[in-house]
Amino acid sequence: MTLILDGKAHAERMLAEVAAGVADRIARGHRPPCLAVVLVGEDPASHVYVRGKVADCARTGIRSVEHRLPAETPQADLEALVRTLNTDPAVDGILVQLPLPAGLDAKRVLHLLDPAKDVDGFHPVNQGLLLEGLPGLRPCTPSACMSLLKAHGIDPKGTRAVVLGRSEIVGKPMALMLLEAHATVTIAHSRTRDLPGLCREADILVAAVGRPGMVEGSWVKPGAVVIDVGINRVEDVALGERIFAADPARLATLKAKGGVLCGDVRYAEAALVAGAITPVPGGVGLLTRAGLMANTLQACR
Ligand SMILES: Nc1nc(=O)c2c([nH]1)NC[C@@H]1CN(c3ccc(C(=O)N[C@@H](CCC(=O)O)C(=O)O)cc3)C=[N+]21
Ligand SMILES: [Mg+2]
Repeated sequence: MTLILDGKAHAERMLAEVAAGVADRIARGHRPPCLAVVLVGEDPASHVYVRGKVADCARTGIRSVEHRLPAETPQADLEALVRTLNTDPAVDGILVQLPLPAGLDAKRVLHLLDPAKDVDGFHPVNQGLLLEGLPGLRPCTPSACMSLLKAHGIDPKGTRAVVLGRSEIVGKPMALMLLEAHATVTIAHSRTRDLPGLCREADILVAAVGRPGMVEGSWVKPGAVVIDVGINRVEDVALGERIFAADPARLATLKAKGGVLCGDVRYAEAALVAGAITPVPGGVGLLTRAGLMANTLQACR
């Protein structure tokens, strides 16, 4: 029996907790927390994600203010907006939606953020606090994954954990959090030799590479906990035929609709072997949004 780690259900619990925290502040005479969302350009996926985040704000009683800028916005203008938001006492959290359009330097923008308003947890000060094991604003996706494990009574202590992917946003902070929870952690990436063999040693396998269906069922150790952070839209039918061989429903959706979402893990294959697994959609993505709401409340406090 494979346990499905239901991201939607856990996100609902996290959002309810944030909503209670917000209501409590308001009852004590404070204003609601306020999240500023900066969205540059017309990337359709970014618009979908931002819409979701704004909806979560509304649900939890957090005020959201959207700042939409054209794709041709000069770096200096974007930086000026961030400086204004940094000093605006009505703004508690600032989220600059990534990726930024070509020509804009995301690192320079993120380094400019006031670390106390950096609800993504991407600023070097917050990354450094995490490295030292100190409290701070922590990246939403890995902290939500840790919260999901905890909610299901899965304790990383003493386990072998493998994190696939070494991004600043997911892979590296995820590895640090698992280490903090006393797992023995390996970070694997595109240059890792014998990736399947390494993954087969993992009691906890986190996939965060952004390559649809890369992790095959045969890479999963029987009984392992599989956390799939990837959200990929597959439109190529030839690719779909390969990675959805064990997932006829998803392949049918791809053919009928011209595209389908899937994670970095071949869910249908991996679910037969794993002890617990997160689905995509309905897994980590929703938790990331809930984590952002929790961070905004924390930044406000
Ligand atoms: N500054 C910044 N912070 C981010 O946290 C950030 C970002 N930039 N850029 C893009 C990625 C991606 N991301 C997701 C958020 C929600 C879902 C989500 O809600 N997924 C749902 C629905 C998926 C869908 O329908 O597209 C699900 O998995 O069930 C997915 C992905 C946040 N990101
Ligand atoms: Mg990588």
